[in-house]
Amino acid sequence: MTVSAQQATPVTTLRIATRQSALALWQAEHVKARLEALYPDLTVELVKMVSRGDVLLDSPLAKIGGKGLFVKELEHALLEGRADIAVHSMKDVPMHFPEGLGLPVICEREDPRDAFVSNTYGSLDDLPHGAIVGTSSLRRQCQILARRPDLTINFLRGNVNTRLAKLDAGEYDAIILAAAGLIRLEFRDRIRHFLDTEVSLPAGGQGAVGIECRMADQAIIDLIKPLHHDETATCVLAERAMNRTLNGGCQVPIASFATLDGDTLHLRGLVGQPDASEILRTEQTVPASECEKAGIDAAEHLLAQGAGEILAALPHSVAANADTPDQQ
Ligand SMILES: NCc1[nH]cc(CCC(=O)O)c1CC(=O)O
Repeated sequence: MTVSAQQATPVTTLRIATRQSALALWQAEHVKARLEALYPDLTVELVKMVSRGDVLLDSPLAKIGGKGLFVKELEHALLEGRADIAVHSMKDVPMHFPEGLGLPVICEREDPRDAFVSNTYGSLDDLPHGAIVGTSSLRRQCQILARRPDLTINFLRGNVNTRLAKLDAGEYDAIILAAAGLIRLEFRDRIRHFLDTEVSLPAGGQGAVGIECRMADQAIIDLIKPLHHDETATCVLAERAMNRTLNGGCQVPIASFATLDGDTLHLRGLVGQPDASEILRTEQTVPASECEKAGIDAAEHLLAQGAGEILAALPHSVAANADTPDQQ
C-alpha cells in the first residue's frame, strides 16, 4: 500500500501484537483502552503471540538471545503485516530496530523505582545479617551488595507472578522487582519499601511503555501519537543513548536514569561489578533538547573510568542478557 493510499483510508481496525505474560497483556490492554477512548469508532484487537524468549524461559538458551528474544516475534508480526503496532516495556527494547520499524511513541512513565518485597521485613536495611534476597538482575545485585555486603543474592527468574509465588514459598527473605510492574498488576500492597534511586538506580527505560510500528504507516503513527509523553520520551532517550554508547545489548550491570526539572535534564549512570567490588558513576546536567548528548557524555565518562573493562569481563551469556527480560 502506498503512503498516499493509507492517508486516504481511515484506520478502522488496529491490531496490537503482544506477548502473553500478565504484564505484557496489561500493557497492550492499556494501550487498547486509551485508543478506544480517543477513537470510539476504532476496533482494536490483540494478536497474542508466544515469543521465543517465553518458550525458552527456563532454559539457559534464553540467556544467550537476551532482550531480542522477547521482541523479535512481535517485530516479525509487524513486518509481515499480521499486526499494526507492538507494545513493549522500554527496558526490554533493543537499541536498534529492524529496517522499516521504529518506535515513535513513548507513553508516560509509571514509578521508575525498584521495589523491596518481603513477607517479613520492611526494608533492605531491616534485613538481618546474611538474609537471602532474590533477583537475577546484576544491576540490582551490584547495588544491593554495595549497601549490604553481608546479604546473599540468589537467582530468581520467571514473570512477576512466579517471582511472588517463589517469595511466598519461603525461598527468599525478600525479592526486588520493578515497582511499575507490581503497580500495574495491582500488587502495590506487596511493596514494603521503594528503593531510593540513590540506593538502586533504575535500568534505562524502566517504568515506561513504548509503541513500535512500521515507520511507513503514517496513518497509524498519527493515530497513536496522542499517547506520546514528551517528558518521559526525553528522559528515556537520554537513558537509551547512554546504554547504546556503552555498546548495544551488553547492558549488565548498567543503570541509567534521567529526570527533568523544567527544561533541565539530569542523567545519572552507573556501571558496576556484579559483586560491587567496583562501581563507576556519572552525572550529567544538560538542557532537555540535548538529551541524547547527555547519554553519550555519560557513557564516555563511564568508559573513561574503566566501564569497558568491567563489561568486557562479564561472561558473554550474562552480558547479552540485560535487566532480566524474562521478568515480565
Ligand atoms: N526486565 C523485565 C521487566 N521489564 C519490564 C518490567 C516491569 C517494569 C517496567 O515497565 O519497567 C519488568 C519486571 C521487573 O524488572 O521487575
